[in-house]
Amino acid sequence: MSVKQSSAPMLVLASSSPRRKELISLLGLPVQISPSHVSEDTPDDWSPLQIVEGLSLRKALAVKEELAHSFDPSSIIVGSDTIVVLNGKVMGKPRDDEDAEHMLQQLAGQIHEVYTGVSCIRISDEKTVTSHRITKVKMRNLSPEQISRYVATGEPLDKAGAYGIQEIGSLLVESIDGCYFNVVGLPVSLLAVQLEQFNITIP
Ligand SMILES: Cc1cn([C@H]2C[C@H](O)[C@@H](COP(=O)(O)OP(=O)(O)OP(=O)(O)O)O2)c(=O)[nH]c1=O
Repeated sequence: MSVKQSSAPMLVLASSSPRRKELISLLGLPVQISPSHVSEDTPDDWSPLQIVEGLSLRKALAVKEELAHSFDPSSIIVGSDTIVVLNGKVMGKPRDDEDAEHMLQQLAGQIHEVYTGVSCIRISDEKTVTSHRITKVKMRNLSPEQISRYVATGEPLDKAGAYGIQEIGSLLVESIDGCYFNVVGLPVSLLAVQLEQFNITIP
């Protein structure tokens, strides 16, 4: 893939998510991974939009503050955060299997929204761009036994809303309206639009 820049800047992905690592590679830019270790606690009165934008920024800022000196100043740090929202109720990653079952019982047969926030910070001048995307997901009706069997796969524990659309969780999803990659945790076309603000055009 060609990128309209003489030397492509490095992207620093502030994430421990293997899905985000795989998705960011689609941009064809050099990438380094540098997980952030921030609290994901947010004030009770934050909206879903404030949560995902605020946490994506918190993740990117934490890496900038800790490690900016280790990267070329032209590098851009990318942070991201994903939540599931059912009728205004926010679901992050489940605490344990019981919590996962509870989340899936609520989501089964319903339409929910997946919000992902993405923040980019350029190290040299701290130019920052933050935005988010929303995808609607309709989940199938599921029996308690189906939910228990899915939770027993271990797949839900590191995923918002206790399912992974890109894995066995694909079998739980009836339809989606919006960006698939947003559900998986990194809306790559939104990131490409954000990078245009740093004069990086892809493709
Ligand atoms: C709904 C859904 C979420 N997810 C994942 C995306 C995110 O990785 C995760 C939500 O947790 P996040 O806190 O957004 O991310 P993370 O803890 O995995 O990684 P990091 O903070 O280090 O970047 O849920 C899926 O993989 N598939 C899905 O279908």
